[in-house]
Amino acid sequence: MESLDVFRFNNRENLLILGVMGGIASGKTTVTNEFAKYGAHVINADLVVREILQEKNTQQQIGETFPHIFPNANFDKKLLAQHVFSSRDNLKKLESILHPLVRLRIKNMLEDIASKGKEKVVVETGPDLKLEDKDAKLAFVDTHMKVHHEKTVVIIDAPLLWENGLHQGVDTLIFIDTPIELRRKRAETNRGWNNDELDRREKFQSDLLVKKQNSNYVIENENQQKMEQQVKDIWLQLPR
Ligand SMILES: CC(C)(COP(=O)(O)OP(=O)(O)OC[C@H]1O[C@@H](n2cnc3c(N)ncnc32)[C@H](O)[C@@H]1O)[C@@H](O)C(=O)NCCC(=O)NCCS
Ligand SMILES: Nc1ncnc2c1ncn2[C@@H]1O[C@H](COP(=O)(O)OP(=O)(O)OP(=O)(O)O)[C@@H](O)[C@H]1O
Repeated sequence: MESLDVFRFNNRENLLILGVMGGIASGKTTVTNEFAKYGAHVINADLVVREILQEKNTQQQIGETFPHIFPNANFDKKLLAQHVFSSRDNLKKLESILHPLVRLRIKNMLEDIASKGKEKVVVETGPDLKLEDKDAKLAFVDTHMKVHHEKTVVIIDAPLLWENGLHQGVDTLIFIDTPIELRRKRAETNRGWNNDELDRREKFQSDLLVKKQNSNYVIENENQQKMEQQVKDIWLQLPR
């Protein structure tokens, strides 16, 4: 399946699709979850990969592709990560197994959301609504119907959105800008990655500056409160 086929499905016009880009541990998932509080549907490619990797068929295929890594056919994600992030050839082999499956799942998820029709999402414009509480949100929305989107908003959080050409099929691109030192620190503290793991993996990703320059919006994510404000501003500006 070609990249753009992911976006060829019935009722595509029902959706406004946002794509998130940014370096490793820049906060793509954190920002995406912030959009979800306003009603966006989330598609997280890392989660899709995690699900696919749990399937016996996939593990078997990976085992057969890398017999030297899994001589006893015991699938081990950590071991796999070590081998693919130290050899471009190995990474390409793994991607050729996983990416077609990931594309198909993303397409199915989008199609499924689009099939439910246009979902009018109403956004509050007041300053202090606690959006975590769904009932409070709905009650607020009922009385403050100020801004709404005519389409269902979907946000795709895929670290390789650009590399896989998926950026061409989304409607709006958002880049998460976070200084490298902070990203390294967050990856070390919150994921237990050692200090060169982020750089080791990021070598296999495209230039961040190119991604940033090709985005419609840039969110700076050094500070939670400022990030939340930027998400809100963007949400209110999205095409309706
Ligand atoms: C190698 C694997 C098993 C490592 O698993 P692990 O749980 O340690 O990492 P996780 O999947 O949560 O990814 C964490 C981050 O690593 C980076 N990363 C993952 N895969 C890749 C890749 N192919 N190229 C560059 N960076 C990658 C991304 O920034 C990602 O957000 C896994 O990442 C994988 O199967 N990758 C290949 C599939 C893929 O390309 N996934 C990216 C999204 S489609
Ligand atoms: N504004 C913030 N303030 C404090 N911590 C944050 C903030 N944004 C993200 N983080 C933390 O930084 C880490 C990386 O964030 P997140 O997982 O959202 O990044 P990502 O870009 O999705 O990562 P990946 O590239 O691996 O997919 C997480 O542990 C998250 O909790």
